[in-house]
Amino acid sequence: MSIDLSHVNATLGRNAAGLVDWALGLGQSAIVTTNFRPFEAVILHLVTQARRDVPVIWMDNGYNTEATYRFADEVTKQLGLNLRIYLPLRSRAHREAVDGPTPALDNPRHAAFTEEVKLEPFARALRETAPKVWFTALRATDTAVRAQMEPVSINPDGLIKVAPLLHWSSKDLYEYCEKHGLPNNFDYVDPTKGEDNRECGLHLAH
Ligand SMILES: Nc1ncnc2c1ncn2[C@@H]1O[C@H](COP(=O)(O)OS(=O)(=O)O)[C@@H](OP(=O)(O)O)[C@H]1O
Repeated sequence: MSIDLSHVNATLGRNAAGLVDWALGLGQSAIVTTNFRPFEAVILHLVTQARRDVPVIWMDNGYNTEATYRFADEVTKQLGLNLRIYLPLRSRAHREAVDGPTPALDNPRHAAFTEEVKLEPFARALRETAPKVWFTALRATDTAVRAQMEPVSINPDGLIKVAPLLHWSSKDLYEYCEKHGLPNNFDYVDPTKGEDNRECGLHLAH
């Protein structure tokens, strides 16, 4: 399959619904990942409005806030998501009993922790779902790396990464939620990130 990336990005890069339709129209297996951070209902709504049964991949690291778990259940029910939950191979209780509490960023255990709760479950999800198209809600304002991204890119393995919301502002996302009656969640923490605006590997590795 040959894709003219510059043409797609130039013509559809700022048309989120058009980009989703284009990507699904490729007729390839697709997934959408979510961590149920703020405004995630937008990407989930956009993709599932276009195709209801797209697998939604969530690596539940076991450290989410109660609000995030409730939000995940609420959005899943409201949108009828085909949710696939990937858990780390050890429970949080097991890990904490043996290794101690969540390691800070400067702790030598931090890399192994991130691998265990996020990267290995995602690698497993990729093996099991074997997608050709990967939708995310990455935004240019997230990090310096993402500010340089294009909405559609192809990684070295041929996986087509589609970020329809790359150029959306928080106001755009808020208005979309209001328009479509979507819930939101601002009580979100990621135990692999000590601070905002940090990459922790998932998108750099894939
Ligand atoms: N736990 C979990 N489960 C499923 N999917 C996840 C997870 N963590 C990250 N992601 C996906 O990666 C997108 C960016 O999140 P992060 O900034 O945390 O990732 S990373 O820094 O690249 O590792 C993130 O962005 P959104 O698409 O906005 O949800 C997801 O697509």
